[in-house]
Amino acid sequence: MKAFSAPGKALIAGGYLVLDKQFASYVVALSSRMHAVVEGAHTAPEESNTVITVKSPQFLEGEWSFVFDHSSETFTVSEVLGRKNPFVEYSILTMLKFINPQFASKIDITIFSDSGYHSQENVTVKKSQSKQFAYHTAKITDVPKTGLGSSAGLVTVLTTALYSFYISSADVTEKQHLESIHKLAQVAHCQAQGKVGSGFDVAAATFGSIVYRRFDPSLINELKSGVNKSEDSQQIQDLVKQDWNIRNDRVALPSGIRLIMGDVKGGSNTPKLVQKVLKWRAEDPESSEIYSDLNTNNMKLVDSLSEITKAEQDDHFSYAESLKQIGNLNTYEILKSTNASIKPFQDLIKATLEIRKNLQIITQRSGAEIEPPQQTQLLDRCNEIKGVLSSVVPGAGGHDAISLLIEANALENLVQAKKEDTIFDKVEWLDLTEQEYGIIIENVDSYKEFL
Ligand SMILES: Nc1ncnc2c1ncn2[C@@H]1O[C@H](COP(=O)(O)OP(=O)(O)OP(=O)(O)O)[C@@H](O)[C@H]1O
Ligand SMILES: C[C@@](O)(CCOP(=O)(O)O)CC(=O)O
Repeated sequence: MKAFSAPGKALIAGGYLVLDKQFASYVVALSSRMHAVVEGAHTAPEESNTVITVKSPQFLEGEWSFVFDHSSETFTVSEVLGRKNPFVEYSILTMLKFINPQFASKIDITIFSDSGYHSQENVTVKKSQSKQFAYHTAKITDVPKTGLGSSAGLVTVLTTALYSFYISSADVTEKQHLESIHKLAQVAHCQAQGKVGSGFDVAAATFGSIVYRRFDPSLINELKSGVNKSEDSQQIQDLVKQDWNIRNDRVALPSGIRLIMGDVKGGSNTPKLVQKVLKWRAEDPESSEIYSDLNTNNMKLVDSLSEITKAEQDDHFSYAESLKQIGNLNTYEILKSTNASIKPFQDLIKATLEIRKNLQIITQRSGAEIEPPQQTQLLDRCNEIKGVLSSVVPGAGGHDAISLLIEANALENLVQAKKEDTIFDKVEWLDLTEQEYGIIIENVDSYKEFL
């Protein structure tokens, strides 16, 4: 038995631009993780079916069982309980094609999902010493999502579990294996979704917090069903060997800086927002200039974070002093300061404000509510709180969530602000922190009470 987990994400810079492979984005992996516990064995030589059962016990009817008949001429699986879960199905199918197993196996995988992914109404929480999971009374398709990328987390961790079963000697946290798992999970996720997105969510689930630049969509779009199994398998193996030329530079927030997510209990339809933005992008002659300015400031934000990290490495003492100062000032006051040591923090703030200005322009021109006026008001108000460095609408924006970078001790100021100002009535500060790593190997024992 082995166990793994993969994190959720927030795209704090690069929404929409990340769809285009000339632009990079900044993705933070979050502490809400998807977990998989896997156990399996090869079955008797006369057995011709591989049976892979995936249980997700926190949800009603959360069990899917797929049978792969080795004697069949194509890679097809049938679900025997009469249920659908395309993300589970394509994770299995992609791995079967990649491995082209010659022996039948029985594999049992149990999925556990941390509470950040789903709305926590009507749940019963079960706890062990080191883990806790929320049990819902509805099916996975009926529980409202929060936007952390549950399907990407699921596909990534399921792919990892299957990969480690079939290639049992692999240390899945090694670069070469992580890269293979990433490609297999991207293929499965795109095929299950029926579209090739930017893939930043699968990349963060695999690699953790990164500066990400996407792969060429044609890599996945050009996959075709071959005439036989060996052709299908060869195609996936070749694809995994190929260099996808993505950017996945590992990043971590500077010490003393925390990411805070605020759920605004709204909800937005990402595909509709994307549709409106792409239409505007194609029609407005000034859209290239706006994208270019947005990109310049996204990269300034990335640079300012590295500058802040460097400042800490250069001189711990004066860094601690700068942190203390910014913890006592709000965004606007930090901008006014003449103290040279806080310049990288000022650069971060300036870049964020420019990013927001461009997102507001796109909102007005495209009609896609990326940073609608209610969110502008809320973000501006956040910037008045001491210790807040930047506040943005992450990802596709809209009415899903806000994300803030703050001086780590300023969380209490946010909690206090929520008590004092009704603008924060709809905001819930979430208990999430940044995660440096994507896929990690977990201790199996910590799940035993839940199995
Ligand atoms: N814990 C889980 N167990 C089983 N299947 C899951 C689980 N979490 C997610 N899924 C699968 O992923 C689907 C949700 O994926 P969908 O693409 O609709 O949302 P998403 O983009 O991942 O959402 P969000 O980014 O808002 O978290 C579910 O319907 C289910 O098929
Ligand atoms: C708009 C887009 O760039 C970001 C969507 O982010 P999210 O699903 O809102 O976290 C789309 C994408 O990259 O898939």
